[in-house]
Amino acid sequence: MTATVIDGKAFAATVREKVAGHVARLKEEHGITPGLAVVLVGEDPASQVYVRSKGKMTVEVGMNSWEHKLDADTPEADLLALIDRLNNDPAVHGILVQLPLPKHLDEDLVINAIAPAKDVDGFHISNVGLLGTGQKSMVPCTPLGCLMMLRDHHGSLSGMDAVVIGRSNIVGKPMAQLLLGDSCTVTIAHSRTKDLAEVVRRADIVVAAVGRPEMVPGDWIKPGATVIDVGINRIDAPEKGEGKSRLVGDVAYDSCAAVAGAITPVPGGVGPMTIACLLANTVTACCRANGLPEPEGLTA
Ligand SMILES: Nc1nc(=O)c2c([nH]1)NC[C@@H]1CN(c3ccc(C(=O)N[C@@H](CCC(=O)O)C(=O)O)cc3)C=[N+]21
Repeated sequence: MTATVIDGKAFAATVREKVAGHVARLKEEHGITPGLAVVLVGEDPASQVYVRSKGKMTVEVGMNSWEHKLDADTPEADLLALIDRLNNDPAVHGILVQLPLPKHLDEDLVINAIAPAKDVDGFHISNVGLLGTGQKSMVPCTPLGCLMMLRDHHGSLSGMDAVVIGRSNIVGKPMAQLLLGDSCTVTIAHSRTKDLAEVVRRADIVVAAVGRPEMVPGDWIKPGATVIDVGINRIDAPEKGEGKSRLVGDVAYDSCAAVAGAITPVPGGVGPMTIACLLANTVTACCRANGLPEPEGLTA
């Protein structure tokens, strides 16, 4: 069997089109322009690339975009003061503080200083608790993007066996909650899981989110299973020339694609959906802030 490739790049473009439609309607009918503020502390080159790309796409769908760039040695109090200002600015509907933060800053403290209703990453403890109890929340972008692709491919996920590899607060745990919400039987596997291969072999849905290049080989995959690869790992690619690198996922793509029913590529899979869902969450936050109905097709 050769897997269907789930084209996250194309799917993300359709999500952004939907977002742009909602933004246009908010402007025309209500005179409201959704706005996203992104805060970047320090000069991590990869983070700078993501932040630029987020800003560009935010503007493309017609929303307001603000980038706040702070020095790497910014005191915590200054960052908290900025967040407080953004929390109280009615033009700002979404706030994203780019992670990871420099070591001297307490990530939990900073994230929990964001007003939950503006927490478009869905990392605030209130949103985590709301998601875990099945209440309306802001849902983390990467798991939301994965869920959208899975629902699109399968229709209903009810009763499917799902294995999430990775237990991070950003991907693994919220992904498990969303799959449970869609009535999957969910296993969360991680570095201490005994006989990971056997656990993964039971799965109809495998979500790999560990950050280890190509760690899931094809012979772990049940024939016909759907494989969602969240990993984005840059590895050396001497075959492309000296000093060159390339992106690979957490699954060994070729061997997994040979047995899976469907698979997301890296790049062009989960990554673009993450940014599209950030824009979707910003529209959702804007609608909620204004007492307007939720945008259809953009929420969990
Ligand atoms: N508060 C916070 N929220 C985040 O959502 C967040 C963050 N911090 N810190 C960094 C990570 C990383 N991240 C990515 C988003 C899109 C791509 C993406 O679109 N990747 C392209 C390829 C990009 C390339 O070519 O380098 C793809 O997979 O096709 C990647 C990575 C969001 N993050």
